Amino acid sequence: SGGSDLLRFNQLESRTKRLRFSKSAIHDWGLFASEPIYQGEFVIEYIGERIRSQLADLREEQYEREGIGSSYLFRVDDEIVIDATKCGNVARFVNHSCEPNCIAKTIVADGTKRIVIYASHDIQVGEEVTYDYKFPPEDVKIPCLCGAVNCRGYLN
Ligand SMILES: Nc1ncnc2c1ncn2[C@@H]1O[C@H](CN(CC[C@H](N)C(=O)O)CC2CN(CCC(c3ccccc3)c3ccccc3)C2)[C@@H](O)[C@H]1O
Repeated sequence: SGGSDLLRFNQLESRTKRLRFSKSAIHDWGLFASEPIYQGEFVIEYIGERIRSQLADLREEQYEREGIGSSYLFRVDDEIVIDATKCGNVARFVNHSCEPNCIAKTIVADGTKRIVIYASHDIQVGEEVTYDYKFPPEDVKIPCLCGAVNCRGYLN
């Protein structure tokens, strides 16, 4: 019903007000906590255009050609990919860490699979929100700049 959706949206809005994007020591832009976030709490949903896997592959090539480099594509499962390049929220700015303070989970809500980022540790004000991208290994390696003690060295 309208009422509960509005309440949910406001809760979501107030939650996202406790996040801000800023320059990151890891890479370019990152997402930071502007209020304390506690272990287990919902942080943000990865919002964007839901597209099929085949279309995502085409867009990936297009973004590569346009020099956009790694894109804001987040694979949900074999069929669905979320593309936050043209429309999305600040979740697109979350960087990878080998010692992250969040985890990205796939949940089903309103009959659709969604990517939700939860805090796996307490997060202090000013701390960068990160999760493990869990990229599959590839031949062309991307050096990881997370700076964690146990950094794996590469994103993929
Ligand atoms: N631990 C790490 N170690 C090393 N590298 C890391 C780590 N974590 C994340 N990264 C890097 O961040 C990527 C993930 N990224 C997370 C956020 C990112 N920090 C950012 O600042 O956007 C989202 C993608 C970055 N891309 C930017 C496109 C942007 C653009 C294109 C050209 C020039 C400037 C900017 C663009 C802008 C408008 C429209 C379309 C594209 C999307 C990874 O694929 C990796 O390259």
